[in-house]
Amino acid sequence: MTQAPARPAAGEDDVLEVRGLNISFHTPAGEIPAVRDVSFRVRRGETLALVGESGSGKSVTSLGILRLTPKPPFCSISGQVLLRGRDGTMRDLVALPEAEMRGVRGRDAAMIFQEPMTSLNPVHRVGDQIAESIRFHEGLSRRAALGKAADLLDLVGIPDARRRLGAFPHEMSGGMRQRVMIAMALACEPRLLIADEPTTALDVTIQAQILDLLRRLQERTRMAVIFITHNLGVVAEIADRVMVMYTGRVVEQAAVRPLFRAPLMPYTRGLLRSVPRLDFAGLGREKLAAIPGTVPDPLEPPPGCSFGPRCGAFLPGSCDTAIPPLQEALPGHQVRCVRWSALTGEAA
Ligand SMILES: Nc1ncnc2c1ncn2[C@@H]1O[C@H](COP(=O)(O)OP(=O)(O)OP(=O)(O)O)[C@@H](O)[C@H]1O
Repeated sequence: MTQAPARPAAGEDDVLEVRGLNISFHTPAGEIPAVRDVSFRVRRGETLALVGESGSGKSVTSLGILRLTPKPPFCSISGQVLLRGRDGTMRDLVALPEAEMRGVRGRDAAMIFQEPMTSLNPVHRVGDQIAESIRFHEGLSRRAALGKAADLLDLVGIPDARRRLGAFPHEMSGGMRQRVMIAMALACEPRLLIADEPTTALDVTIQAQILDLLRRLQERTRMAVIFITHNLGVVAEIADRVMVMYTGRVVEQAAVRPLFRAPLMPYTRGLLRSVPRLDFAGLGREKLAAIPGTVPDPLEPPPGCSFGPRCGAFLPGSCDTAIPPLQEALPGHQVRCVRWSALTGEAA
């Protein structure tokens, strides 16, 4: 067994490299370490899926990348978030002054959320909302920005785009609103798109259409995508690589095929078992719930492996002595489990 090797410097194709990211909330009850020593990279044109049960740190990781977590003293963030800028250099967003971050959000990296109604302003026409972002980042005239907004609505498959510029969000269906959000996110051609459960609130047919749209847009723009989802059916559809999180830590990371075919971490196996097989094809929407037990209280973590108390392969004296390191178990396949080789019959 080998420890994950020191990561080489970012390659030319890397759009994002996160190194040793830690994010903690400081609450009256104590410190909640929501993200712990998380490292990963996403390349141009690649989709990385973040999966894990509720509370595992997926959303906080993605909000932390764009520095959208609460400010100190309520929340602290450390580590490096290296994002490739327009000039091709990697900049550490953790160290960037807030004024410069405003120029990064929406231009170099954009985000879409589950419920577009919370991100769209209900009192402004959708055309103006898209145009505003374009004007802020690109300094175009209102007229030129509205023209570009219409092209974007057309690109995301909204019929009669020019007329729809004048619509208010409540005049559109959920699927159309999500298309507007995608248009807004793509307005400045970001290198990185973070999608946090973007299809969960939509019905199955619309989900499939939005996933298809994202895939086509990604092929065209070669943007890097981080896709957060509870739905492993969606992961199988769209991801190149998968990062599994539990209690704020990465517990397994691999290309999508090996992860689905031969998951090494008992937690990942539990997640995969909890999805009805039919769901893989049908892109069902239910949450992952079938692993027995509950996620531990972050203020009272168990000793050793945080999945230990729920793990069928738990071995006293092995699993409860120290937090297992993230190991490069197989080439490109990392796992945080001291028992992975015994469980799979692989030579360590
Ligand atoms: N504003 C906050 N204040 C305190 N704790 C927070 C805050 N936001 C998130 N947390 C905690 O951080 C941890 C990670 O939460 P996060 O929302 O990232 O999980 P998640 O994996 O995205 O879950 P879900 O799938 O339900 O969105 C959880 O323990 C959560 O309770």
